[in-house]
Amino acid sequence: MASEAEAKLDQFLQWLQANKVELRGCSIKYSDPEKGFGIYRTADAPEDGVLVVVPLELAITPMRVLQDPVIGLECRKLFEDGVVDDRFLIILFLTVERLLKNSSWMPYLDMLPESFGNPLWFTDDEIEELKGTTLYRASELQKKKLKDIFDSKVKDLVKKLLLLHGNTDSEVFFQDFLWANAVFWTRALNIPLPHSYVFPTIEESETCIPIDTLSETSVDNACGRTSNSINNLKVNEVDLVGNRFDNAIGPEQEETVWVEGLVPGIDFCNHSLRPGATWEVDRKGSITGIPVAMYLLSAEQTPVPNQELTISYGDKGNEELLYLYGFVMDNNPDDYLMVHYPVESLQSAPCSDAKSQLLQAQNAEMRCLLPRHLLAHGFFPVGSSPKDCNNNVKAAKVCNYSWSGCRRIPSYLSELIFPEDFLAALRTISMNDEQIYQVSSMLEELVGSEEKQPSETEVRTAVWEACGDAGAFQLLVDLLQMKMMELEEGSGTEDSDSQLLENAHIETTRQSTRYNGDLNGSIKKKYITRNTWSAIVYRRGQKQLTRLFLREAEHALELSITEQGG
Ligand SMILES: C[S@@+](CC[C@H](N)C(=O)[O-])C[C@H]1O[C@@H](n2cnc3c(N)ncnc32)[C@H](O)[C@@H]1O
Repeated sequence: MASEAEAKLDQFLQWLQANKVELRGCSIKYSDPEKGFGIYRTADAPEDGVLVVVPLELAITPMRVLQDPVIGLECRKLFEDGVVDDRFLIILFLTVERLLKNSSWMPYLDMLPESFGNPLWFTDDEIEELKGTTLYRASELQKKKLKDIFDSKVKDLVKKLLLLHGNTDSEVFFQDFLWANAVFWTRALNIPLPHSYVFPTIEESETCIPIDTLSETSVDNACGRTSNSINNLKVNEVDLVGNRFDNAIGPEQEETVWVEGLVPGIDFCNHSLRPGATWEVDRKGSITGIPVAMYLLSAEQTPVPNQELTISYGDKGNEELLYLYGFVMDNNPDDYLMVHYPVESLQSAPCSDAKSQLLQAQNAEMRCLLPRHLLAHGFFPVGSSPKDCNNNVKAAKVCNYSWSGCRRIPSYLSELIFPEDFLAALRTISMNDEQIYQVSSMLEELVGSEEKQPSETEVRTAVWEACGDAGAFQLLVDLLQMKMMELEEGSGTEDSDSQLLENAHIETTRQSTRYNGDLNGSIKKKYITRNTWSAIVYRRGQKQLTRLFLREAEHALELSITEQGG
């Protein structure tokens, strides 16, 4: 690590200490050019396994921004007028603090990456590597959306907030906003906080969080000065981001409010599939000695000194990892494929109104996620599945076939791995006029003159009895073939991707792709950027999953045609 980076790390460690963060038996170190910094165990790790403790008053949360002594009041107005939401508050705060020359957060901000590996940061050449994938279009749209928000709103807001700091000469660029946006999405945790901490009563607010006298390098702590105003904070009292950095906490007496925020120190933990640590919140200080603190807890049975301490960011496929965090895992067991039937095609199809009603009555899904682990249960089992959720899907399916009993239960049911909610949609979409008529007759017969509506299961069963599975499987095969065509049109075959990865050498610096040939001109290694490598790993995974799920769908189609008699 260069001496400038070492000096920044040193400053940061001092800043953490000044802000009462305790590194107990671990340290923050540079890992490698891919991962950046990480947290490593030292030889003196304590026996209770508590390795990092961060008082949550240091966290950058929406409450913290609203309490900021300089920009808090203005931010509260924006928040109450609906101009910004809670995530936006944090992103604005980061943008502003980074542009200030004398921010008390600088030792922390200086440690954060300057560029990121998510597609919003790809060069034009690197973006082309994603052609044909879901991420290609999603990234394009996202970048455009962020640029529009920046031009129409953020630029002026940041200038206004900088003015409150007395800063009149800083230019604000789109890149500053993009940076803050990436910092938020790569580092924010969903923090479970006690209700009274987020919504303090006036009396509580004066005592709940002590206002520490921090040293020069520490951040301002404004809690208490403006505390009654955060009763207006409209944070969602639910898990805001689903299972990002998921961690269970034990049942507590006081209600929990989940708030997204950055926790300096803990946010240097990298992700792995076999994490050696988890994070939790100690409300009362009974575990760490520090009330309302987040701590990192070792999960290793036999800890090894100098080992990196990793956590799990959740069971995420490469699509999500690349989009949110800017990295991928080769052979990611949590990879998935997204398949959807385009709504526009339904709208232009015959009997679209009747079909739309039937779709609604069945709660059918027009899209589905096909996780890799489903393949372990199919006609051509691949890999193994630690998640035995497929049995539940099958149990639900069997019940569906018990209404009128005109159609035989298919023999392939136990190997069918596609989600029933999606198949219900495809069956409905594939029906012809006559089959729709049959369905409505069956349902009329069922409900008779009663006023009651047929249940979801009854409608699904009627649809299945009218048309069977073949039409749905044919649609599924078509969708998967189309997906494969788009992927291959964008970047060639799965085999060519494997070849590229085999011959690839990752540039550690940002340089354009180049070849390293021997004297005869034959290529030994192709130098590619890390972003290009990530894009190829991701798209190859998508091609592989498409191929494997297509094989399953084609086989199901064949069997259904045989059993339905054509
Ligand atoms: C919460 S931060 C972790 C600290 C980060 N390494 C740093 O230097 O600031 C998350 C970021 O770390 C990197 N990262 C985490 N786990 C990784 C992994 N397994 N492989 C590659 N990069 C990883 C990614 O850039 C991700 O966006």
